[in-house]
Amino acid sequence: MYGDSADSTIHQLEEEIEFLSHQLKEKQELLISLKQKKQNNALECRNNDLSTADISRYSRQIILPSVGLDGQKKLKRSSVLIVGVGGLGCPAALYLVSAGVGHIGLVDYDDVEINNLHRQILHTENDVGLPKTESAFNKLLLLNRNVKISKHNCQLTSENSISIIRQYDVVLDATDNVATRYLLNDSCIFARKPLVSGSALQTEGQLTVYNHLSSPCYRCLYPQPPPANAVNNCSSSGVLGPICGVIGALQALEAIKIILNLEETLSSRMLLFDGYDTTFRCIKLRKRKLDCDVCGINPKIKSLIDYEQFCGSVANDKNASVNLLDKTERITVEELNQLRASQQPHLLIDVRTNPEYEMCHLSNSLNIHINSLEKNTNCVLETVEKLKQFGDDPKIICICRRGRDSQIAVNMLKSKLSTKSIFDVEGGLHAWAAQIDNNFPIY
Ligand SMILES: Nc1ncnc2c1ncn2[C@@H]1O[C@H](COP(=O)(O)OP(=O)(O)OP(=O)(O)O)[C@@H](O)[C@H]1O
Ligand SMILES: [Zn+2]
Repeated sequence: MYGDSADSTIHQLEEEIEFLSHQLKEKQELLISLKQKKQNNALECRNNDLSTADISRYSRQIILPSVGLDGQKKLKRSSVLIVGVGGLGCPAALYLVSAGVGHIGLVDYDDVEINNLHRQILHTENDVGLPKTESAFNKLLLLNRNVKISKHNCQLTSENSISIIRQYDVVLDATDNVATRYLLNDSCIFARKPLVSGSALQTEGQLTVYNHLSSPCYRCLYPQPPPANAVNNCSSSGVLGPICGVIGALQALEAIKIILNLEETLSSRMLLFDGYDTTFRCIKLRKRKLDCDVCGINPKIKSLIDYEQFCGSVANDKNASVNLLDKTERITVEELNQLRASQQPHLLIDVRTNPEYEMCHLSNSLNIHINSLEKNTNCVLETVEKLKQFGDDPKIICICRRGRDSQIAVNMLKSKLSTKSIFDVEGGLHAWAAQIDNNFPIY
């Protein structure tokens, strides 16, 4: 008996000590960052007055009553971290740098690709292959060399986010995945920073400000992540460039208003932009949840977690390779090439969307989008039956852009059809373009 209660006291004490050491570590980090900030402020204070050149340059915004000379000084003293230098981050950075925000941080792990250029307006054809932070840094410096620009050419993760975020006053979420949204939400709560969160997809966009005044946090609104297969992004669903321009510019506006201490920010409100019929709507958000897991009174989450695991999806779409199938259920692009050259009957199903299929596809493939595959299993079955007159057991091969949805398609078909000759193509059409046909478009 005594042993049991001693064990539980020991366990409780160990837990408390772990919690307190964690708090101690956080407080030590906060202390260091405050000391650094104080030192920087002392340096900046001496350098804080606006120069004649500053006054000329920013005169059109200084004469606004809501900015004024004091407001412009505040902007000069402030810092904004832009996470994601893509469709939203590029326009946001342009406006913040041109407005004279003293220090801008850019975080991105990715390199510029040609398919980014229709919306990521800081990057040009010459930058393809360059890190996005590098490409953006070069352009922003041309625009305003009085602004300090810091490059963080890395993925924001649970390991580095607090230490990066602490160096800035306001954070912009200009990323494109759910795992990073939760990571940024929790990091900004722990580091006590306002978070201007934007998103743009197809012809629509959204914008709000979390963790500012009494706004709810992202988790208050979405305590649980959506199912991984219900999440879309620009690369799977597309986006019109100006939609990103509108939302990115508004993110910059919200950041400026937060710095200037203006009251009417989007804190506790969400702006919905429909670019299809060109309408803006603003909805009032629910209040902060007192039992929220991270910003509530008794939070369950007291330090950053593994967000990819929590969301069941990756935060880095360049490492999107997933293995849902056994090696024996997959074929390589070389094997597909040989199969196509042989006389062996087979059915090649392209499970991408129709606009993607129209953009580029392999000849003699059948386009059935992954979402409608289940209700089209009869059509697949009938085609296979017809092929049987040309040889036994025709193979069914599923292909997609990069080899993820094709694996899901194989699992789906296997659960519906009796044949086991169903395979997917490893690496999908990207691998085909890289290894078999260099003229096949990569997008
Ligand atoms: N955790 C993260 N850390 C750093 N950068 C991130 C993180 N998550 C997303 N990003 C960056 O955010 C940016 C979002 O840009 P955007 O939505 O325009 O899409 P993209 O990834 O560039 O393009 P596409 O989705 O079409 O391939 C990307 O540059 C991406 O690399
Ligand atoms: Zn919350």
